Amino acid sequence: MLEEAISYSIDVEASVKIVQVTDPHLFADHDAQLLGVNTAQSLHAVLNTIDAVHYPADFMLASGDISQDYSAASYHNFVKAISPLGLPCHYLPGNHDDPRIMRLNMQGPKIFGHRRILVGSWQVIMLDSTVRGKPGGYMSDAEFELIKAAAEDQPERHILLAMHHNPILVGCAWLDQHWMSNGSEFLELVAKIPQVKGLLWGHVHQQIDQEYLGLHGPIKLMATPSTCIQFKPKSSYFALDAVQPGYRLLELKADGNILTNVYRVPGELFSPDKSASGY
Ligand SMILES: Nc1ncnc2c1ncn2[C@@H]1O[C@@H]2COP(=O)(O)O[C@H]2[C@H]1O
Ligand SMILES: [Fe+2]
Repeated sequence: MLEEAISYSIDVEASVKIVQVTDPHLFADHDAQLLGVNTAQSLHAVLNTIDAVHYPADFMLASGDISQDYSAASYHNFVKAISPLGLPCHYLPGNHDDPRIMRLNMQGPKIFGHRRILVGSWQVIMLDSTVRGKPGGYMSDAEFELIKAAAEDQPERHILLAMHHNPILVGCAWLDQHWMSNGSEFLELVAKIPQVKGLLWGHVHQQIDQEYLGLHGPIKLMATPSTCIQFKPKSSYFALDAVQPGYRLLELKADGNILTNVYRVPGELFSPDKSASGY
């Protein structure tokens, strides 16, 4: 059965504007830190930066690891933190989220857990790449069936696939053991669906912008920095990066093109514990 979609009434000729935040790793306790970074404060700094640029976003995407402590209050803290932006927020689960606790507590008039978003000439599909109790991901057949059915249901719309885990290896050996373990097959399969124009994820706490040459043309592959700690790119062992927390803006054009950029909090306010060896 195809999941019910949420629809935005935006002209099909207009571009769709999205702000993505990911991996806030919030706690119930506002003073708690993850490896030397107060995650509530770093999320706040990211949201202030977003607010200051006045990007006319249609909605926000939150791509998982909202919580670090599985508490109901961590989700309430997220909902409260984003509410001043006034944007609808669509979320999906990461490996640090308990899907049930998340669903029960990500509540508010503008908070949505729909799997499909129909907007302009696009369809955004919110996927679940998590595996219960495991940091790594896997894309189940059911998720792939959802994509196929959604493409058949709305053949005229371009598709953006949003998920938590990375379907490609990023070159950090310690982190790549927790990738989407069937990522190569998944990418090959979705590349056969002509509507698919982009894949967007979190999890790797670093920026990636690449293209995959699918059967029907290039597909954008996008990973976005966390709103808290950053992992050092291309490091084989666990290492944090001193670059600041960030977010991504996307503009989905009516013709299927995607314009996008990653932005970071200005200054050097957040300095993680560089000697940390994991969490
Ligand atoms: N030193 C480490 N080696 C391997 N995995 C780790 C280490 N430290 C943390 N992790 C896990 O790797 C995950 C990668 O990003 P997450 O935010 O999902 O949360 C992290 C932890 O679950
Ligand atoms: Fe994370």
